Amino acid sequence: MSLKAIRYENNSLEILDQLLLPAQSKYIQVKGVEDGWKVINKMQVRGAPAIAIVGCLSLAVEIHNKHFESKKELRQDIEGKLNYLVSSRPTAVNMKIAAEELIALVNEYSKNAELDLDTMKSNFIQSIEKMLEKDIADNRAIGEHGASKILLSIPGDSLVRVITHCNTGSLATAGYGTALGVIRMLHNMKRIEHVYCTETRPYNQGARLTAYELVHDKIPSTLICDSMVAALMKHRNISAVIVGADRVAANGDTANKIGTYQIAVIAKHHGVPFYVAAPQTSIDLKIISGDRIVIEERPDREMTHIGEHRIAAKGIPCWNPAFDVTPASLIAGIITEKGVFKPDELVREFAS
Ligand SMILES: CSC[C@@H](O)[C@@H](O)C(=O)COP(=O)(O)O
Repeated sequence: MSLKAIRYENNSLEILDQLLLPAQSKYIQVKGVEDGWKVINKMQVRGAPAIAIVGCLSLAVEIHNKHFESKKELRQDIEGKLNYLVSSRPTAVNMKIAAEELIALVNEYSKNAELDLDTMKSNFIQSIEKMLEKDIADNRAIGEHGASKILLSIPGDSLVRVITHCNTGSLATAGYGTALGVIRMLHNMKRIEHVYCTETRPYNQGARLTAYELVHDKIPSTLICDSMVAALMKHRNISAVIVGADRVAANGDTANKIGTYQIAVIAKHHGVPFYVAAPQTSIDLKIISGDRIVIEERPDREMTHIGEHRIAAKGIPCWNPAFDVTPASLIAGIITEKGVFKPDELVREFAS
């Protein structure tokens, strides 16, 4: 089974179909923006950083194979396609931030009289390709900062026990992972005693994907149901909770996988520090608080069925928000590639 969510080589893009994991490892070819939009919307690829990278690479593949008459036509095509990709899933901000940056870049290129059409196209494609390498480097930096921060509050060289939720690993990013990157780093430093990963209903990213990554890396770990977090914190001495983020508002309120908020409330009750690990590309300073974050609601079927098998009574209506917002007051620190910050330090640190 592969841990590589995104394969990109010679202008060809394939993604690992995460709907089939862990039973099957099957790659699907993404031939352009329409395919990119569909694989993101259907959650065949998921996780905020991976969504942005696959969306942008689907555009790179499409424009590589397409003929444009003028720089203006290329610029207009790119802008329209990027805006379309942003609509594929609303909560994670990474695709929106990438689209804004790339639109600014292509506007700059189109005004630059020294750049001809072909150079503009190849420079643009190269800037998308760099996202893959940058994401892995950022994740490693997140891992280092997060591990150091968590170890600061651990006496001597004792080991840590952490809880994580959803999947934030190699499958949700270009590689290594954010919250799971911190866990990987702690494991490399031989400082992990145990990781508890939640099942993450209704879509089971924890049971299917995080559990797979933990077993693959031989990290001592146990799967728990989402409803077991309070009991676990009462009975085991948990050192920290580490989760990822889909969007962090300017005040530090954080949207992440549904169930994150209740874990933060439980952590507060038990005095366990609750950390969010996220790259700068998940921080949305344009949104002042979490109340403004649009929460995606997904089809009832994700709750009523597992695969083809119905597990809920026929006829019962469902409410299926894919994310919730954890208030900044419950967050001990936001672990980024630039360091670990308190929620109220984000604007000072990241406003350009
Ligand atoms: C590094 S991934 C961070 C988040 O995107 C992750 O925690 C999460 O909530 C993923 O949700 P998903 O619905 O699977 O895309």
